[in-house]
Amino acid sequence: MRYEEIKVGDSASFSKTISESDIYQFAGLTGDFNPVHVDATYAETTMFKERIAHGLLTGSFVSTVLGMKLPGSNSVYLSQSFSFKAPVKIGDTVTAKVTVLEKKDPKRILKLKTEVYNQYGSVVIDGEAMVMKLIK
Ligand SMILES: C[C@@H](O)CC(=O)SCCNC(=O)CCNC(=O)[C@H](O)C(C)(C)COP(=O)(O)OP(=O)(O)OC[C@H]1O[C@@H](n2cnc3c(N)ncnc32)[C@H](O)[C@@H]1OP(=O)(O)O
Repeated sequence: MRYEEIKVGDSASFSKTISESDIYQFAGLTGDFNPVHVDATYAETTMFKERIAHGLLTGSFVSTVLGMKLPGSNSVYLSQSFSFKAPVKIGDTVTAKVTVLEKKDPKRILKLKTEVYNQYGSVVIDGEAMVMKLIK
């Protein structure tokens, strides 16, 4: 999508069902083996009662939308805020949604609302991103 074609209010999304394998692969990739993610016996003793996904695993689907859909290829992250509102558990289906809040010409910078919902429509992450489109 060309920068000029993008309008305030445009949105795009990406959905993914979180598997046990996704959580273990993310732990292996990042080295974050926090027991709340990978130790079912420990996780039962927490307020969540079962293992939960890493916050940044769930948040990574915002990057998927930004890089693949809106603003799409040739975009680079400038900043991202995340507020983790509710846990994501194995088998949950999350949807990352990105909405254009503001365009800052002429540097082709976009301010975007970034939210992730679960299958019940509850927000699990909210935040904002600033992204620059490298090519017109
Ligand atoms: C580092 C990694 O290995 C770990 C992870 O990735 S964990 C995965 C990502 N995180 C989560 O999945 C947690 C999601 N959030 C929740 O489940 C809930 O927010 C909560 C259970 C942690 C808290 O919910 P609740 O008990 O309802 O919270 P309260 O509204 O009563 O607030 C308690 C105090 O915490 C403050 N707070 C709550 N949420 C946030 C937030 N997102 N950011 C900043 N602060 C938050 C809240 O203000 C309360 O503080 P206060 O001083 O008592 O007012």
